[in-house]
Order: sequence, then structure tokens, then C-alpha cells
Amino acid sequence: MTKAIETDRPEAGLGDGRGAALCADGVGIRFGSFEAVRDISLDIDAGEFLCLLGPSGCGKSTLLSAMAGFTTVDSGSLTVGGAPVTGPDPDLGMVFQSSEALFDWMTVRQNVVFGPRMRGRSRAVQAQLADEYLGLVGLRHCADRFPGQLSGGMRQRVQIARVLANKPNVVLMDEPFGALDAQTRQVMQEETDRIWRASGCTVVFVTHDIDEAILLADRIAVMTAGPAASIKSVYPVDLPRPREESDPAAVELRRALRQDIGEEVRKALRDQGLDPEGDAR
Ligand SMILES: Nc1ncnc2c1ncn2[C@@H]1O[C@H](COP(=O)(O)OP(=O)(O)OP(=O)(O)O)[C@@H](O)[C@H]1O
Repeated sequence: MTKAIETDRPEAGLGDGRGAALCADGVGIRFGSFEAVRDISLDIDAGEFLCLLGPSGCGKSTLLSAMAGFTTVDSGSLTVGGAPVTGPDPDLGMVFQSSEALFDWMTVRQNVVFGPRMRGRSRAVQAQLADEYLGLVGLRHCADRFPGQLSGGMRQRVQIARVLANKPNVVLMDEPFGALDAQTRQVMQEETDRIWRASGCTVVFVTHDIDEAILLADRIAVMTAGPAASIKSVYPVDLPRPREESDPAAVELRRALRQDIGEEVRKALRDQGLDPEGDAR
């Protein structure tokens, strides 16, 4: 008799990790009387890596949080694979800046398989997922350690593995490497490029760092200064991967982005009553 073998096929409604298109159409978000973002429209292709750049406080995290279903939109719509975002969903994975998002009392392996375990996957499937995704982020040897026993960069890798173990079609990353030292950050950027190419999912990545965006993105969307922030411009990044900072096209793109974002930062400072040109006089 042939014994049925449980495969790792996603149950209905969950992602297959292959990427899904994400569409923001006229999105507006308010916090009481404060209008954070206004009329944001973005079409992100399945499997695309999009970076969101903009001045501090413009609304990048707010927009990402709405994409993740944590914040409701007041106008317009957000869809993933054509279906409206109505709340948090394992198909939309979120990687936070702080690795405090990990469960300190669980081992690395238990953290990684938390989502599949909650959805009742068998122990065999959980073991397979832990092995696959800890392997992808290079941490198989740390499976039995606790998050407190890992470095900041390793904890961020565990967060990424935990999100990918849900096989999301879209991964949202909110300044995931902002708290890391420069060397670890560089390694994590290279790892992210490799992991994203291996997984095939759609990524929306918020960062302050222009070089990080040029290294990772297929396209870079620049937001205006808030309040009522919107998308100012979108730059395609037509550079071969892995990317070199010294590539003349990267140098030119960096210059254009610095100028574009610099205008918005100066505008934000003026709105706060500061005079950004004052020091130069
Ligand atoms: N829950 C909230 N209640 C009220 N205002 C909020 C709330 N969350 C965010 N804001 C405001 O919305 C604006 C956008 O904030 P957000 O954190 O999205 O900006 P950001 O671009 O991600 O900032 P940073 O780059 O500094 O992380 C800010 O003015 C912020 O004070």
C-alpha cells in the first residue's frame, strides 16, 4: 500500500513564496486630524524589490504598516495579488528594525517554525522548514540557541528566516539593518540580495540609506516630506547584480537621489522652523 506523504504545499489562502503584485491606489492615512500620507499610488510587480526612501518622519513606516494590514487606510485601497489587504496575514511577512520581535524564551528553531506550528503543520514539515530557512540565512548551527545568545546581525537573520518560513508572497522590511554596525550591515545587505533572489518573493524595503537602496532595489520610490506625504519620484535601478558602488551609473543615481531627497529634507526642516541654509551663510 502506498502511504500518503505530507507535502509542504501551502493551505488555501496562504502564500507560496513566489511573489505577488502589491498595488496601492490613492492611499491616504490619517491619525486623528493629522494627515500622514495622501494619495499614494504604487504598482509593485510580483517578485520586485522596491525600496522606499524619504526624509525622517515622512510616513514610510506608516505606509509599510498599512501594507502589512496593521494600519487601516482612510482612503484608497491596497491589494496583494488582486485581493484587498484587510488585516495581518501570513502571506505578508514583516521584518522589523528591532530584533526584539523575536521570542526570547524560544530557541532559534522554535522561533523560525512558530508560524507553521500555529497553523498546525506536522513536526516533519516544521523540521524541514527550519532546516531550509536556517540554511538559507546560514544559521543551521545556531538552531538550538536562544536569541539572547546571538549577535544583532544573527538575530536579524533569524527574523528573516522566521518570516520566510511562512512562505509569504510579500516581505515588508522596515529599516531592518538600521541598528547594526556598518560591517554587519554590509554583510546583511549582501545576504538580503542573495536570499531575495533565492526566494522570489516581492519585497518592500524602507531605508534612510541611499547606498543601501541602490545596492538592493529594482526601483526606488522617493517620498515627499510630510505631512500629507506622497510619492515624489520613482527611479528604476538598471544595474547588474551584485552591484558595485563605484559603477558610474550607481554614482550618477546616488547624486540624483541625494538631490531629490535633500530638497525634501530641507523642506521638512523649514516647516519645523529651522533654516537649513543658515549655516552656509
Ligand atoms: N500612531 C500614530 N499617531 C499619531 N501620529 C503618528 C502615528 N504614527 C505615526 N505618526 C506620525 O506620522 C508621521 C509619519 O511617521 P512614520 O513613522 O511613518 O515616518 P517615517 O518616514 O517612517 O519616519 P522615520 O524615517 O523617522 O522612521 C509622523 O509625523 C509621525 O509622528
